[in-house]
Amino acid sequence: MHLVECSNITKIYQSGEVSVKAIQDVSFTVDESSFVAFVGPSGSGKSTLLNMIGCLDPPTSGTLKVAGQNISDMGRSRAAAFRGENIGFVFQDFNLIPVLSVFENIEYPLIMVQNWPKARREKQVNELLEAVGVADQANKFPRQISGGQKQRVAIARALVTNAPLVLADEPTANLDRKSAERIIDLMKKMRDEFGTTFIFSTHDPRVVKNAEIIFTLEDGCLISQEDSKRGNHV
Ligand SMILES: Nc1ncnc2c1ncn2[C@@H]1O[C@H](COP(=O)(O)OP(=O)(O)OP(=O)(O)O)[C@@H](O)[C@H]1O
Repeated sequence: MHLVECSNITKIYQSGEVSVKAIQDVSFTVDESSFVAFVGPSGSGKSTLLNMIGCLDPPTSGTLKVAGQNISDMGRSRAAAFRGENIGFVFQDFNLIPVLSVFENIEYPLIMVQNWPKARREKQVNELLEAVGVADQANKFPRQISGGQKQRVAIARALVTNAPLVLADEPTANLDRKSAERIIDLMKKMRDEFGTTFIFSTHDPRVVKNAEIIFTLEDGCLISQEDSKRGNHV
């Protein structure tokens, strides 16, 4: 089943007299449990596209469906609720909350978004701490752990609500090569274990080769799609 269906999406940013066509007539689908990279030069539209799939910003035109729901014209509050249920986010600068422990950072979406009871929350957080390999760091604060460990915590936080889709914008940009490879391996392992679809953007060729489907953007247009299972097409 398609988890993401993007049909003829265009995004135009308007500031005063100036308009920027950041995404131009882009169409693609992503199946459930996929491991997908968007690549392309700086300014090609990767973040814009991820923000639209993540219901953070609506397209100017076109239709975008995630998990069967048309998210192209959702209002802000419905979009926020939909995000909380269906989408996890991982960012290049980790975005952990400095005053919360590792455990509390992972637990946060379950309190803020889903209001799970305490015992259920603790079980879920402990499982994820184990799954991403930071159980021994649970009581530390973000400033006390390494970049690679921070990104593991961020991945656990993105997965904690059992969202079917995780969007990762340049998740390895602030990591050294070894940590970057480990983070990609971890995301793939999580995909295998939980069936989560991962869509990430990257500049990093070492990371790109690990993706199963690679979409290339240039000047806001989708110029190629390489699928290691089904061959290449444009
Ligand atoms: N909020 C905004 N207002 C106006 N223009 C924007 C806005 N956000 C992005 N753009 C423009 O849209 C285009 C696509 O930007 P986007 O950030 O999506 O590219 P990117 O591929 O993610 O780049 P990078 O790899 O550098 O992060 C660029 O020309 C950018 O300047």
